[in-house]
Amino acid sequence: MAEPPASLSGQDVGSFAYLTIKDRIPQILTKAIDTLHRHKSEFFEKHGEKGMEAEKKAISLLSKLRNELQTDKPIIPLVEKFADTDIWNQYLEHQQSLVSESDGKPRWFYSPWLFVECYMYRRIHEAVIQSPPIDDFDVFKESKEQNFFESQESIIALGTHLQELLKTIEDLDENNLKNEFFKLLQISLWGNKCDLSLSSGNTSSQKTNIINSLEQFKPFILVNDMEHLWSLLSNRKKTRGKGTVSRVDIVLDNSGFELVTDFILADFLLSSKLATEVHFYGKTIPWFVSDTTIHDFNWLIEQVKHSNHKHLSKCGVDWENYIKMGRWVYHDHIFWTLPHEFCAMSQVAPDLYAELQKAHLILFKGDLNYRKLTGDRKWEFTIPFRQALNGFHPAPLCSIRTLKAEIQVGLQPGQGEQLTASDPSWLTTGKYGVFQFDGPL
Ligand SMILES: O=P(O)(O)OC[C@H]1O[C@](O)(CO)[C@@H](O)[C@@H]1O
Ligand SMILES: [Mn+2]
Repeated sequence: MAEPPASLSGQDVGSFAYLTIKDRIPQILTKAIDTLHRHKSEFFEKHGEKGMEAEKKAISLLSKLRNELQTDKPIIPLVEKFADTDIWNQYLEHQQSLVSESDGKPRWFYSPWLFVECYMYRRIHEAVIQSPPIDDFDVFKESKEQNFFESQESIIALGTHLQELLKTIEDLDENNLKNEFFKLLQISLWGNKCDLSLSSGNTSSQKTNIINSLEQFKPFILVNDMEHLWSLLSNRKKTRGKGTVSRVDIVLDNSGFELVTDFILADFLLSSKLATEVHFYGKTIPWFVSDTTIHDFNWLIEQVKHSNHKHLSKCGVDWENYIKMGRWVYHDHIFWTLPHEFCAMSQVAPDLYAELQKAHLILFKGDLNYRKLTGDRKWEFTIPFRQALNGFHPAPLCSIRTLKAEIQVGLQPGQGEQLTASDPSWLTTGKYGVFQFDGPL
């Protein structure tokens, strides 16, 4: 097979990758520094002088990182010993080996965008863990929580919709059930608009009732494989024997509003018996500002459970029960916060690959997962999704993603060119979305 194309990179002046490294990432670092500053008195109350010293140290490490980036310094190895440090440093050496002698070392604007962007978040984490006793501080926690609170109205509308639906779910005919499934899939798709990394950590919440807008948003779904998902799950429901498992895995993206939409979908999957188990995968460290950690996952369920709104609190009670009964399972793995493309997973994290192979369907939420599925490369728009996956097929899978990076595969001939002509920024604003499936039909 021909070599895959080159990686997206900040070398391409004016590209979205370039602008992200030049503008968006330094803004995110500045915000992280500001957040630490604002928590100074909290650190003092909790840890006394030691807390103040730690805050200073973390800030100076982050300022140094921002300077390295803005002056395009070489990318340096991680120093603090952590579960993934060796793998990261090996990957760095690998990147080093790809740079020819005359070009010197991997650098921010020169190396693959996926690598340097992941590295930046890993270095933020390093700055924090090098600063005990505040080494468990999540610099993005505040903005994730704010996103949840600012989306309250929309969240209540979703909780109410779900609870109303559950009342009659047993009586729905096939067609109605399918329609509801499609609605909740689209809600989960548009929920992905609300990440905080694209907006440089600024608020990006959902303020209107998304259910009423689904028809209006439909023309913006560029690849729509929802029918495949329905066939796969409904056929399995009809043919599976009593007591057999139907497992859907969701590789999560953002906390806050998007996570609520994923929970609503996951609840529907169980309640409709389209699945008997849902497994979730989150991040082990704070990542791309808004990504879900176990802390965010539990925090959100607690918040929903204690809501004053009766439909919403019922959702929270049910979700907690699913976890207790093992029908919802949360998994951690360091692979999700490594810089590797997913086609390397079977080599780098064979245990995770084996876990994913147990699923009957895997849903990959969000843009970063799409970049990792396709290797973040300069593919032509018409290249088949399967080819871009480059051998990554643990189980039937579907990317549910709004477009926030200059990469899209599997389009019809001329479709990409037409979009470029009518809406030049179509790849990066989150206005368009895909349900892109790979697997036997
Ligand atoms: O939360 P999502 O959908 O993965 O999006 C995060 C996105 O942030 C960006 O990195 C911008 O900084 C996107 O290009 C990236 O993929
Ligand atoms: Mn994200």
